Amino acid sequence: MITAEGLSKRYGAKTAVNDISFTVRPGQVTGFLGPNGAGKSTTMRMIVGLDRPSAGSVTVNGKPYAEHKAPLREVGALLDAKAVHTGRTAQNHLLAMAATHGIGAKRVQEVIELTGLQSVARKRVGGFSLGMGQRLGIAAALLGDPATLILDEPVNGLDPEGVLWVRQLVRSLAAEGRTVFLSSHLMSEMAQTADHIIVLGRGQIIADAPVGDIVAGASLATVTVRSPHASQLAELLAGPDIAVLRAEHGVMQVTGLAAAQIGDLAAANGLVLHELTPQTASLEEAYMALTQDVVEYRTEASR
Ligand SMILES: Nc1ncnc2c1ncn2[C@@H]1O[C@H](COP(=O)(O)OP(=O)(O)OP(=O)(O)O)[C@@H](O)[C@H]1O
Repeated sequence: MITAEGLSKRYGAKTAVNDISFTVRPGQVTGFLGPNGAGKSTTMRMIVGLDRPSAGSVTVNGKPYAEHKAPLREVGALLDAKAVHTGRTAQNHLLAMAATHGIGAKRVQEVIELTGLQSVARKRVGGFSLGMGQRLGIAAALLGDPATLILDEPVNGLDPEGVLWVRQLVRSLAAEGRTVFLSSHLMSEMAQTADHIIVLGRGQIIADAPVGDIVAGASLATVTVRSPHASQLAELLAGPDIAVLRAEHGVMQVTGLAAAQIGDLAAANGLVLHELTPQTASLEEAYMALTQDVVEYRTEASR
């Protein structure tokens, strides 16, 4: 369990994280989303004591990270996959980390196998691809068999097989009752991986809810209606707060009424419907709607 209360981080005049409070619960995967520069990495760094909060606090299982006697056994973190001594082999890197916590060589072998690094374990990390580096970072995070995992962009640089592997791994870790906190830019991936999502924008929390609620909440609530009596139906549907957009012949996009209400009205007036489809937003669309006002760096084309 990760608990942040009134957590803030300022760098000079820049407020990277602005008074956020949230809880990451065990037994589920919590996704951490937000545009570039939103403050995700800064928040994760504060959780593991790499950055000191300017205000507020964050604890892991009730204590600040630094106060845990054997932090690797409590929290496994993948924060910067490139932050590895490049002259060492993968195996020696893991052995060195393990030694700091009295973790044996057997566990090192286990995490090498778990992350599919067997064939490269004796190679120098400097020559690793981005994907192999990510696997090594995940192996390091798992070393202490921790109850809490914090992974910053773990699928970055992985091929489709690697992405699927991370998804299955984090889901199984959560199913074992662990707390899994995962940041990603890939909304479609998050939709398939996370149970709960926290969205950050300009250092503040703009959503903190189950995936389904986020999608439902940001849904356009539009219903596609196809009818040979479109004109008559459009007149019947008209009202305050109801928008009827006529598309191609006989097709309308209706906002402000549920599909059932439209169906009932059509039936009561003897009007035939050929289609009645509620349109729900994808997580990608929900995310874009949520963050459209808080994007820090926007390309000219998307302005
Ligand atoms: N050491 C630092 N000194 C000054 N500003 C910083 C520092 N670290 C982060 N920032 C700023 O704080 C803000 C939040 O950065 P952070 O890296 O936490 O965002 P992020 O959500 O992880 O972004 P990304 O998805 O691009 O990694 C940014 O505006 C960034 O420029």
